[in-house]
Amino acid sequence: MTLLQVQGLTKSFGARRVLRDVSFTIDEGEIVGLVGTNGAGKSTLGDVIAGITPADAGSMTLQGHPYAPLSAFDARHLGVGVVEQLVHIDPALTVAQAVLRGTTQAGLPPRELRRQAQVLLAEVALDVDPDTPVGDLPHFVHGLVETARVLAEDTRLVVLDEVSAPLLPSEVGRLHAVAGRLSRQGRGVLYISHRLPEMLEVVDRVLVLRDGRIALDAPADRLDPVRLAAETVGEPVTPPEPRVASAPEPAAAGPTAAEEAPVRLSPRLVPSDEVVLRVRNLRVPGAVEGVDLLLRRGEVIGLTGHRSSGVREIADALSGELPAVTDELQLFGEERSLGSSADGPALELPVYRPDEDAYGVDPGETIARTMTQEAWGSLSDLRTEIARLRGVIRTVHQMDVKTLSIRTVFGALSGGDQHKLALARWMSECARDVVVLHEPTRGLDVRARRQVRRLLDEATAHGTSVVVVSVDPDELAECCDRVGIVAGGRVARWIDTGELAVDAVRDRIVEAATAAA
Ligand SMILES: Nc1ncnc2c1ncn2[C@@H]1O[C@H](COP(=O)(O)OP(=O)(O)OP(=O)(O)O)[C@@H](O)[C@H]1O
Repeated sequence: MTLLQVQGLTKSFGARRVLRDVSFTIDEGEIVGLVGTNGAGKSTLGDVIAGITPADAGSMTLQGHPYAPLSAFDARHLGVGVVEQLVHIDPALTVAQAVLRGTTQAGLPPRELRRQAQVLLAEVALDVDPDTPVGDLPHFVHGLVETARVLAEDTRLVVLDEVSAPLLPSEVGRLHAVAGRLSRQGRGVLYISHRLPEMLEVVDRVLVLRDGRIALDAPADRLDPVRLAAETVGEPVTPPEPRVASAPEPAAAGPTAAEEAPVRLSPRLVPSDEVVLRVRNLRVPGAVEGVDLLLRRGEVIGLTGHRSSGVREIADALSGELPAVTDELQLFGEERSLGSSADGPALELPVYRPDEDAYGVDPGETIARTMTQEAWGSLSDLRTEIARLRGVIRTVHQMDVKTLSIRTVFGALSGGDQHKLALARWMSECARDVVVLHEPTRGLDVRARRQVRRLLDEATAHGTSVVVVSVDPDELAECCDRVGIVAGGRVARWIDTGELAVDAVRDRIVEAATAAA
């Protein structure tokens, strides 16, 4: 039986037409995937269904009754809940208060509140103390707390907007178990994701949103990730090439990534032999028990592992955010310290995180200003300004950002488009030695992932060496030359991405990570 019927939805933001005559249905007990490029309008569609954004035209029914929510609160009351992509929960709330906020149970005595929250947290397989302040939780957990909150209400339809993006494969498996349970209870799920192989494992049907319209509405068992990626971008997609370890150019300094000419990558060049970072016996009390790392010039190494494996702590020690000790630490052959010893200047590698405080940019500032922020004060003549703005337009174009103008405010871009530009800006600004990137392709569509790969290939061709920390096996397989599987505070195994196809590397990573856990 039809749960939700959507008919002729249309939505524009100013001159930008985002949804054009969108129609589809979701049946009771059905899990429907929604995919599309960054900026295609997936969140906008989810927000219209969840009462957050009003449509310009069109209508909906829920269980056969007219459904026109006036607000998110109204939608929840009528049985539709959403876990938003960029969820923000008041950090001062406890987890129990966060899970039951806005529900009829919110006013329960603390002990009962805790008990009920615990049941819901168990449903989403989240093992946290309900008394923990939300501010103490890692960001990836917020989506699961929100999912537990949606379950607290008698929700008929749940919109999950990229909840899986920051999760490990095993955690995604648990999220899928929740979706399966909702389906067996006769509830509907609209599942938005860019992680196509995993999404196809759980959904019954897939909707592709392209150019504001439903371009495909097909059963999941008739699709595979490559075909679905092609449907998403509207053109054939070849599987990603294994990364070519391109020999870096001798000169370290170069123009900014946004301004330089494209780098032609020769096939399978030998990586540079020059070791830029040498770490021996890295220890972080209670987390890392002896890790050796060797990073060559122009090389990209990946690190992955379960939450308690020590992988985050390795990265945080390298960036100077966590106190740590080593037996040997050299950057370009010079002794460095990790802050607590006097063996040389601190290492403090620059680090990029996709979820960090809205990328440290003012969301009300224009794209042009955001991308040229550092240079703004130093502009001295019109010619320089023109060159800079051309650079911004080129980056926006190359990164396929969906906007009509570089005068659009940054905060009005889709989540993925904000991430792409923030990463491009960060890569062009930071020193070109050794950098740490957390999940550089999180929340990006297939084309944007290639663009980030190109950004990495360009940077490494100019001599940058990169440590990628990630939960996503596809991202590691696409971006890295070698991947370290971390378990029990050590690197249990290195996987060379070498001559293998990307999906074979992905399978190896998943297999090794599962075995090591
Ligand atoms: N409040 C707003 N004001 C102006 N434009 C907006 C607003 N919200 C969304 N948009 C625009 O609508 C378009 C669709 O955005 P939306 O967030 O729905 O995309 P998406 O498919 O969810 O993308 P992503 O995969 O990157 O999350 C984008 O071009 C975005 O810039």
